[in-house]
Amino acid sequence: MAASSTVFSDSYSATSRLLLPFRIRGFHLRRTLFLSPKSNKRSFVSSSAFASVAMTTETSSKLLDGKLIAKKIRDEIAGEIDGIKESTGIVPGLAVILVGSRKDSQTYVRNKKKACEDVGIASYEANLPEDCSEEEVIKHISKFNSNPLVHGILVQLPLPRHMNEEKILNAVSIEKDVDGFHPLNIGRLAMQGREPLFVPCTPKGCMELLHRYEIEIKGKRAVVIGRSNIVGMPAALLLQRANATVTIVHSYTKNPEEITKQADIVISAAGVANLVRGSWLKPGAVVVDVGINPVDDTGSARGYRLVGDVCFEEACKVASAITPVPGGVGPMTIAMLLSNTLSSAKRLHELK
Ligand SMILES: Nc1nc(=O)c2c([nH]1)NC[C@@H]1CN(c3ccc(C(=O)N[C@@H](CCC(=O)O)C(=O)O)cc3)C=[N+]21
Repeated sequence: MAASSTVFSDSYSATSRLLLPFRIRGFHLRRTLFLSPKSNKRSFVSSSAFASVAMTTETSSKLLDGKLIAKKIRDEIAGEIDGIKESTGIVPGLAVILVGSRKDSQTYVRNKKKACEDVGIASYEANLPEDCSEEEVIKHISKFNSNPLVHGILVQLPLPRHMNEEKILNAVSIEKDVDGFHPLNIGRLAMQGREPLFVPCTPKGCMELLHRYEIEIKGKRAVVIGRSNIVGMPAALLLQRANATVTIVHSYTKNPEEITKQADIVISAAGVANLVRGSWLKPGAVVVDVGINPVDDTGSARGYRLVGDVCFEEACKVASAITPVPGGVGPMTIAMLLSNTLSSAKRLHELK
C-alpha cells in the first residue's frame, strides 16, 4: 500500500532501485495453472490481465484471485442490501473525508464511491482543501458522527503533514469506524478475548482471501513484512488471532530473507517494489502481496504500472499460492470496506 511505503525505504531503497527493471524472460509459451477457489479443478485460463505472466514464466503457484473473490463478496453484499432495503427501507451510508488534492487519494476515493454505488450503499463526501485546519476536519467528522444516514466514516490517508493523524482518527465514532483505525478498535484487536467493532480493511481482506481459498492458518508460521498501523501491525494481530505463530520483519531486521524463508504464510506490506525475491520463500509458501508500488512504464497510458512487494515471476515458481498485483489484495480492501459499512448499518439499526 502506498501509505506503508516508508517502512522499508531506509535500508532497501538501493536494493529496490537495482531490481526495478523487471527481468523479462524468454518467450517460452507456458500456461499458468489457475485453480478455482474451493475446488481443485485445474483450468487453463487465458485471462488477458495475466497473459504476459502466463506466457513468459513457468508457474507452479495457485493464483489467489482477489478480483474474482472481491466480486463475489460484492455480489453477496449487494444481495443483502437489497433485502434490507426491501424489508426496512434502510440504506447503508458511507462518508468519505478527503483532505487535499493528492492524485492517488482522489482516485481511491472515486473508486470507493463507485463501489458503494454498485452495491447500493449511499455515499457522502467532504472534500477539504490541503491547508484547512484540524478543527475543520473534526467538525466534518462530528457532523457525520451524528448523521443517522451515515453508518461508516472513512478519513482518507495520508492526511496533510501539518495534521495530527491520531487526533483526527480519534474523532471518528468507534461505532462508525469502518476503517478500524480508531485506537480503541486497534487496542481491542490486540487483546485476547476482546472484539473490535471493525477490523482494518486491507488485513481483513488478506485473511478473507486466505479463508475463501481454504488455506489453513492455525499452527502455521507466518511472517509479516512491514509494521504499519494500517496493514502490517493489524495483519500480524489477525494472523495471531487465527493461531499462527507470527514474526514481523521490518527495516531494522537483520536477516529478513532468512526469517521470511521459514514462513508458511508471508504477508508483505513493505511498499518496496520487488523486495521479496524467490530466494526469500520456502517452497510451498503462501504469499499475500499487499504492495501497490508504481514503477515507470512509458508503454502504459498512465506512464506507470503497479507492481507488488514480491517479485512475482520468481515467487510464482516457489510459492504454492500467490496474490497478483493488481487484482489481489487491492480489490479485497474495497470489498471489506463495503462489508464493514453493511455490518455497521446492521449494528446501528439492530438488524440481524
Ligand atoms: N482511510 C484509508 N483507508 C484505506 O483503505 C486506504 C487509505 N486510507 N489510503 C490509501 C490506501 C490504499 N488503498 C487501496 C485500496 C484499493 C486498491 C485497489 O483496488 N487497487 C487495484 C489497482 C487499482 C489501479 O489499477 O490503480 C488492485 O490492486 O487491483 C488500492 C489501494 C486503500 N487505502
